[in-house]
Amino acid sequence: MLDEVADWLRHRSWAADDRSLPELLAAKEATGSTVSVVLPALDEEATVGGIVSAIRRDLMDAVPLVDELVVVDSGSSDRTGQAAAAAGARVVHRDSILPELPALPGKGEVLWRSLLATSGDIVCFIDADLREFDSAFVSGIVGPLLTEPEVAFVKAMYDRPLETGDTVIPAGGGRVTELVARPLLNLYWPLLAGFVQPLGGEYAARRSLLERLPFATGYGVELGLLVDALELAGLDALAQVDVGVRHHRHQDAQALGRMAAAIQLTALDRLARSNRIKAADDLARPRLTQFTRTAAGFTPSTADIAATDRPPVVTLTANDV
Ligand SMILES: O=c1ccn([C@@H]2O[C@H](COP(=O)(O)OP(=O)(O)O[C@H]3O[C@H](CO)[C@@H](O)[C@H](O)[C@H]3O)[C@@H](O)[C@H]2O)c(=O)[nH]1
Ligand SMILES: O=C(O)[C@H](O)COP(=O)(O)O
Repeated sequence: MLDEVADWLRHRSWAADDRSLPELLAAKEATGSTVSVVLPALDEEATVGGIVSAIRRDLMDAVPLVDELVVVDSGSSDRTGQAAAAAGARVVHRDSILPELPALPGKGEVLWRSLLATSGDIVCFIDADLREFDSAFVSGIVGPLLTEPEVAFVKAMYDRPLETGDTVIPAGGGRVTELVARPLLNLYWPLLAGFVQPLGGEYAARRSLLERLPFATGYGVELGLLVDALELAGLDALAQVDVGVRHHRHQDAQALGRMAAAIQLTALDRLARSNRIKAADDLARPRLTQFTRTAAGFTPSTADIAATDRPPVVTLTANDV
């Protein structure tokens, strides 16, 4: 791990309960900030209502932390819109935002459009497929944006069990994160190696930053936003907050393959644009930092990654053997 990353982990990683709700409300009032929460949703009738109800109950009705709660329907064919509205969200269909520009499929498209349908100074994205949802996901990641003026982009971090039927593998979730996104980030954007959940769909940012970033239309959106925010705002403007455990609907391996391909395309696009694709030999000491939950929080461990080639055997000379 780079020294800058170790330093960043000390100064820009927090837990949700590091800031109390009264502290957040006082900071919100002092700064005059407004907060929008956006849930992108494609066929999430089973879960969207529970998430909306929890946010409305805990952060809108009980205290005025959230000013606006919007579900952006990504073209659902189930009753997502009705469930979200019944639970108290404003529901906006993606096609009704900027109607003159036909919508592209994908999650990033609805996040991008959501900026045109909301007005908060702080925008907080929450996936609509979460189960056992706790509103501390929202207050936790909005917190640093209210209390730390230098912070502009905050990701949630959490344990990710892999749950299928009655089988639970405690740290088995986040398969695309561990197999694709984390290696790519470590190799090409080592300053981002401290993010425990770089692909997580729960993050909050200042509108002033989000409106200056491109949004990949599909599942590349999280990786793209992270690397572009690093470039535009610098590492010290990025942060992460531990919000506990995240339970969600898991996709099958083929769907995750398509997601992984989209994420790799977004990464390659950023690398090609900045002329930064490198041969393995030209990478400065390739390393991979991974995280394990311990009593002290998420503990990093770093391994060297070897990618040295031996030459084809036919090229060996008598002197070599
Ligand atoms: O075309 C789409 C696809 C998804 N979604 C919504 O986006 C959220 C996350 O989608 P999901 O399919 O559950 O993603 P995951 O398999 O959980 O993928 C993880 O990794 C993705 C790539 O970084 C992120 O976009 C996700 O937020 C993150 O949870 C859910 O509310 C979906 O309903 C849309 O609104 N439109
Ligand atoms: O974020 C990820 O890595 C993908 O969404 C896959 O998550 P899962 O392995 O928890 O389903």
